[in-house]
Amino acid sequence: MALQISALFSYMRASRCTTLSRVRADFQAAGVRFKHGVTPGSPPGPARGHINAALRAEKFFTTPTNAAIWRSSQVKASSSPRGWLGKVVLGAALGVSTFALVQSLHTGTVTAMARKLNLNSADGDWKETKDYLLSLSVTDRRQHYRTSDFVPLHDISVWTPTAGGSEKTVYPRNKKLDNKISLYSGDITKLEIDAIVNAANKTLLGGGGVDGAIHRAAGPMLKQECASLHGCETGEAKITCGYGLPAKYVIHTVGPVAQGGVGDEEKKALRSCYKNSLNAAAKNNARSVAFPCISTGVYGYPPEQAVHEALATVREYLDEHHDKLDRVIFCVFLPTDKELYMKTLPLYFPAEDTVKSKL
Ligand SMILES: NC(=O)c1ccc[n+]([C@H]2O[C@H](COP(=O)([O-])OP(=O)(O)OC[C@H]3O[C@@H](n4cnc5c(N)ncnc54)[C@H](O)[C@@H]3O)[C@@H](O)[C@H]2O)c1
Repeated sequence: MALQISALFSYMRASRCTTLSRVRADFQAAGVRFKHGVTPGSPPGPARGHINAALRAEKFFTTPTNAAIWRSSQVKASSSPRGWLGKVVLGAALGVSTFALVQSLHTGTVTAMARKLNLNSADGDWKETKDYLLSLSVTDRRQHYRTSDFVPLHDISVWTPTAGGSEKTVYPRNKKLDNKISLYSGDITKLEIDAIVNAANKTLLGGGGVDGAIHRAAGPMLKQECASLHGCETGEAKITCGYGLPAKYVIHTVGPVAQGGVGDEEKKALRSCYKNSLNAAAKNNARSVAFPCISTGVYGYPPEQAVHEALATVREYLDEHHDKLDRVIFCVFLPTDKELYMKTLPLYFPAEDTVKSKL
């Protein structure tokens, strides 16, 4: 606002207008209508008013007479030694004024969008909502969560293996992976992290179990975006916005159905779920990702077999891409799964080499 007035005063100097009312008359003759702030005596109005004023002011400077005045002021200014400095000052004023305009334009848009956003309703444009939500910082996004009891990443403890495990480890220790693994017991829809993985079905249109919980917590716009993805094959992964969830993204993957037993095909498909989900996270710069126990519910994959496919795939991915992820969280919902992961994690993410006895 102040900068726009400084630009106006430079116009007045250039055109030797002595009063603001003359400037206003000139601007109005060129079709510029100042709704707020610039006309004498009127109080500064909302950002929108300044935006209209500034956008119309831009039109003003394109009319021939005013452009001629503007050019002549530039010529006079640049001919004298002091003129060069005046030009720089004027350019800076206009430059910063443009910045102020863009800033107020952005603030106006964001404020308007925040006011109209309703994540409890299927009405509204999911694409516009997604772009808006993904543009926000974590703090700004909190006003749109559909839950109040969320778990920030810094409250999710890092899993540190205790040295001295008796069993032979499946992988050697890799200290680059220290502080990258968490075991969290609870509801994945509460995690305030970059991405949560959904154990979905091929329609991607929701269902029960963790899939149902995620859709309920995200709100109806999640289903609208999912519908635009036209399904997902077993082992594949597709990413959407988290909408009303504390998680920024949801990565939907479809696990293998293993009611009839687990063969190489089911093992391969389950590993693909974890690997493709991690790839989708890395591609979208989602640096903290949580997995439920994919396929071990309705799809019937035995948890004591699934845990090995899950941990092996995540270990191998992190060995190769440890720079792409800060945290991988295994989110267990059943006490039996918590015990299983506590027992199995040290095999894939071993502690410091156990100190051999000196005796
Ligand atoms: N479980 C059900 O009653 C039910 C019914 C219809 C569809 N589904 C879903 O089941 C199919 C996929 O089977 P699945 O075995 O991969 O998934 P799942 O049946 O959801 O089970 C996967 C794992 O997620 C766990 N889980 C459930 N809720 C949560 C939660 N809020 N936070 C963290 N973990 C949780 C669950 O204990 C299990 O270990 C899909 O059709 C999907 O829609 C589930």
